[in-house]
Amino acid sequence: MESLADRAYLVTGGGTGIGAATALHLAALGASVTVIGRREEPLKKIADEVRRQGGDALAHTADVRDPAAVEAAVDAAMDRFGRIDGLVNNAAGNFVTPAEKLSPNGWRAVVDIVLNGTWNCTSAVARRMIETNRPGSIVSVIATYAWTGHPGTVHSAAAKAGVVAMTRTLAVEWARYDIRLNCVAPGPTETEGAGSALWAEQEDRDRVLASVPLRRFAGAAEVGDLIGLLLSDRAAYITGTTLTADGGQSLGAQIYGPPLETNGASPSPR
Ligand SMILES: CCC/C=C/C(=O)SCCNC(=O)CCNC(=O)[C@H](O)C(C)(C)COP(=O)([O-])OP(=O)([O-])OC[C@H]1O[C@@H](n2cnc3c(N)ncnc32)[C@H](O)[C@@H]1OP(=O)([O-])[O-]
Ligand SMILES: NC(=O)C1=CN([C@@H]2O[C@H](COP(=O)(O)OP(=O)(O)OC[C@H]3O[C@@H](n4cnc5c(N)ncnc54)[C@H](OP(=O)(O)O)[C@@H]3O)[C@@H](O)[C@H]2O)C=CC1
Repeated sequence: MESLADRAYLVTGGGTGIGAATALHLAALGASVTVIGRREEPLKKIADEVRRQGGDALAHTADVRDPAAVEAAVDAAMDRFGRIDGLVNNAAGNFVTPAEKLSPNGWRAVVDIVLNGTWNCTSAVARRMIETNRPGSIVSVIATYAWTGHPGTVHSAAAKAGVVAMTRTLAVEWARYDIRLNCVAPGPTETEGAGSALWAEQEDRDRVLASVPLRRFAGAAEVGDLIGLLLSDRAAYITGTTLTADGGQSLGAQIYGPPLETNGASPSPR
């Protein structure tokens, strides 16, 4: 595992789920982290946990939809740590609804958080990297339905696809500044946010699990580990890509023939 000592990262939505696991992972590798979100309490909890483990963290409230609030958060991170080496665009909003019932405001809420929020944070952080003449790495968390689409989440799927296009565009445009941009596409990952938005009932969980060839949810920590890999110098030649970690879900389930026999192996939890 590569040390990230002396590095400083920002993680949006860093108070819960995948964002919190990522912040803790980066801190465990020696990095300083600024966690950003709307609610102060979960952010403080993660920052306190980082400090308890001997690291340094800043909790800063901001709604990623608000460019001025994002600027203030990035300034606070620069003031505190003197540098920014990377950003994790993890904040998201989601709910399942038939597209024909989605209100203009429901569409706007999700697209604003996922697409505009990612742009607000990406542009604010990249400008600091360019001004201070430092290389950087930006990782955005998307979902595989960015390319497959998914009924019931038209707002999120469209916004995540926009994030992929943004990532590919900027990977080429900002390569001259040595700023790398990549995406991670996790499959169903055990978090409170996704659990309540997408698989609240046992039958929903069962249906989700049946769609994953590896037959388990991802752990937030294993997704955080992959985000850490893309941020680190081990990925120094990787830019403009999406790393998919979905247990095979986006490849599709068996359709033809009777169900294949298993040998009774059960998934190992992460
Ligand atoms: C593989 C899976 C991939 C997983 C991906 C993930 O992202 S998991 C991560 C999951 N984590 C999270 O999602 C965590 C963060 N999530 C959130 O903050 C909220 O869920 C949010 C996205 C609605 C934004 O909140 P906000 O305070 O900015 O907005 P607000 O409350 O004011 O609502 C705005 C509009 O949306 C409407 N609306 C809302 N719900 C529903 C619904 N179920 N049905 C229909 N409509 C709904 C609401 O009625 C209103 O429209 P209206 O009535 O004015 O026309
Ligand atoms: N869990 C899963 O199965 C999958 C998740 N993903 C992606 O992973 C990422 C993390 O999801 P997950 O950890 O599951 O979900 P969570 O709901 O736990 O995380 C979402 C985080 O985003 C923050 N957030 C939401 N809206 C805003 C906003 N407007 N401004 C700032 N922060 C905001 C929330 O904090 P607060 O409410 O305090 O602002 C929360 O900490 C998301 O991008 C999601 O789309 C992708 C595929 C699968």
